[in-house]
Amino acid sequence: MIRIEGLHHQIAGAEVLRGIDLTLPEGGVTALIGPNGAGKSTLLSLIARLIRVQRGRIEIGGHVVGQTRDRDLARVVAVLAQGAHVSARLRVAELVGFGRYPWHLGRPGAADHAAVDAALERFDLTGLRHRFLDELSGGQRQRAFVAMAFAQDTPYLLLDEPLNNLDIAAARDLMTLVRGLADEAGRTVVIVLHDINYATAFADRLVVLKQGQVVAQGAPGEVVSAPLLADVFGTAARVEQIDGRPVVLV
Ligand SMILES: Nc1ncnc2c1ncn2[C@@H]1O[C@H](COP(=O)(O)OP(=O)(O)OP(=O)(O)O)[C@@H](O)[C@H]1O
Repeated sequence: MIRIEGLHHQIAGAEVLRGIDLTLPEGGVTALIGPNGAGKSTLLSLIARLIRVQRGRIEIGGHVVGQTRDRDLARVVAVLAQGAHVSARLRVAELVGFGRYPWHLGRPGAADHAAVDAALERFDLTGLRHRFLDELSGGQRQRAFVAMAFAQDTPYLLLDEPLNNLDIAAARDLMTLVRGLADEAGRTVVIVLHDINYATAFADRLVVLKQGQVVAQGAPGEVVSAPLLADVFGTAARVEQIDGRPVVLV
């Protein structure tokens, strides 16, 4: 479970998060949605202890962020930050191998190699394991980054907009794999998504942020509506029900 209480955050004097209280149950996929600048990445970065908690409390899997050693938290939560960059002259298997660091602390053993092989297999990267990252398509590269986070073997996975720049096939493939992480591998996934239709199609629950506050949360069918889009995004998009779920017509 992720439990967030009274979370406030300021950047350069501006209040970016304004009193977040949020409980996310174990398992499943939760999508954070909301307009640009709403605070989604900041919230994810705070949960992932990439930035320091200023005010409030975050607990993840029973560990309080800020009071737990980094190396212990690294076995609980893996994060793929927005626009993650590493050296292009890195091979796929080496990148995925980075995910094992919290377990082997620099001395990988047989279990780590097996975990890397399993991650490559799950993300359909086995045949590409010796390729350099700059020899991959955007979709393959994103799969490699998510595979690295998966290889970290943590119960919680935080992914910040992994669909950026992906075409429809690559985006659907990646979201299907992410869905599998929850359904088959039992991981709890929190993912920032800009495309609401991907969020409603693949997430179990949505958390909607606007100006640093949670303004709605629940199952996609309970949350996504034309009035919500008008209020949160300031746009008059239509919402239709197709196959029992809301679809935003753009
Ligand atoms: N390093 C920074 N310096 C100054 N302001 C920042 C910094 N990082 C974030 N902000 C501001 O904090 C607010 C929240 O940003 P954040 O990236 O968390 O929003 P977001 O919902 O993830 O947005 P997006 O959808 O555009 O990625 C924005 O107003 C942003 O300009």
